Amino acid sequence: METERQPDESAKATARLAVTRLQLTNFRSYASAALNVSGRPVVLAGPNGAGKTNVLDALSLLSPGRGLRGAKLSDHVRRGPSAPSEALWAVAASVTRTGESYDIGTGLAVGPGGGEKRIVRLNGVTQTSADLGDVVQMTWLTPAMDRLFTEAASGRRRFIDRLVLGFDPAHGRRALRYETAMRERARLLKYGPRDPMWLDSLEAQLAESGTAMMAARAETVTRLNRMLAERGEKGAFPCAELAMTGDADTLFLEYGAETEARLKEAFARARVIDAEAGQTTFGPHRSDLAVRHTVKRADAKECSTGEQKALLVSIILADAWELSRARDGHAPLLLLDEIAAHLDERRRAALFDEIVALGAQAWMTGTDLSLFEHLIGRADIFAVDNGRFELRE
Ligand SMILES: Nc1ncnc2c1ncn2[C@@H]1O[C@H](COP(=O)(O)OP(=O)(O)OP(=O)(O)O)[C@@H](O)[C@H]1O
Repeated sequence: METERQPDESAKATARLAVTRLQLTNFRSYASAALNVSGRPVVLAGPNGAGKTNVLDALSLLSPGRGLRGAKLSDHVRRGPSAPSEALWAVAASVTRTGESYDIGTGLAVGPGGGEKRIVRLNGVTQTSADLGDVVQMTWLTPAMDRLFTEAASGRRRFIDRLVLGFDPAHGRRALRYETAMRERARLLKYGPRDPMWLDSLEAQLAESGTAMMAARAETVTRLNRMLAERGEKGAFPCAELAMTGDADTLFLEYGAETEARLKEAFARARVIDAEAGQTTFGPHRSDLAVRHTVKRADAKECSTGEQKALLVSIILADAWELSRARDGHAPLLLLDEIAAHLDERRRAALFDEIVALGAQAWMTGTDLSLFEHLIGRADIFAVDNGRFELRE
């Protein structure tokens, strides 16, 4: 199934960073589908189960990481009675960045040993998923994130790390190095040999990448706080203040450039405790993101559901403005699943106006077309049903 959309005549309405074509093969509910869009914001409206979130999920795989559902690679394979025998899926996209075109392809492949792995091709050349961060910056809001402020810190870390990636694509590679060293150290502490030199070298790697991770997070938090303060309470969305918290972050605040050496000492001191606990008890993998509603002087977790959603939108918009400023007017792609839920009409209109003003290609989903009336003439609006896209505007 294919839906055509001619490129928009007005360069102004087209985002500087945009997906113009998306093709799904054997991906979740889609056997095969293609969607061509103009580069303006995109609305996908349709009933529950129509396949809207699956499209956003596919788009999210055009950036580093496991996508907006955080799913395993094999979860994306289309299941059901007519599913093909080979358990593979593919997502292909054409992306434009200020007139330059990129072809991105990603999918699940079976390696020579039978193991599954994600393959990524950028303009036909095999790359790692971390490399995608150099081309496509994106952030997302999903209904699952409505509980971001009340649930475990891991969700908030993933959230801030995605924002960091926009400014600093190397953040993903650093986090991977950190996790690899952490796993290896935990294995040594559990099964041995507890070779001090081997542990020393792993802890040096942990301290180096861990310090760089904290520095990158701190830098992003500073940028976001500056932009949030600049935006103030002018718009329909509240001002927020962000801070990284945790033992390692306290060390970073106190010691700045000397953090790496301190962190290395802390890891060495924690060997016995970590061996007993069966986990690394100290480090930036345990940091948390604290968010305050500035005017209410309340922690985000004490705010109402609607206020929490509005705080998240504030942060996402501040991030998009700051990123656009830092990257020569390239606002990130915004994947906004069920965005209309919890936002009243005034806030919905304000959000849509701001997306258009940003020149961001936001992909928005909702169950009802009428929620997006304010975007008529300014977005590609599709009705989605049973995996079919029908262009309405
Ligand atoms: N791996 C898969 N194989 C086949 N179908 C899948 C797979 N994963 C999800 N689905 C199905 O895809 C359908 C569409 O899901 P999706 O989350 O995209 O719906 P949606 O349009 O966003 O709905 P809602 O408005 O309820 O959020 C669902 O019926 C879901 O069960």
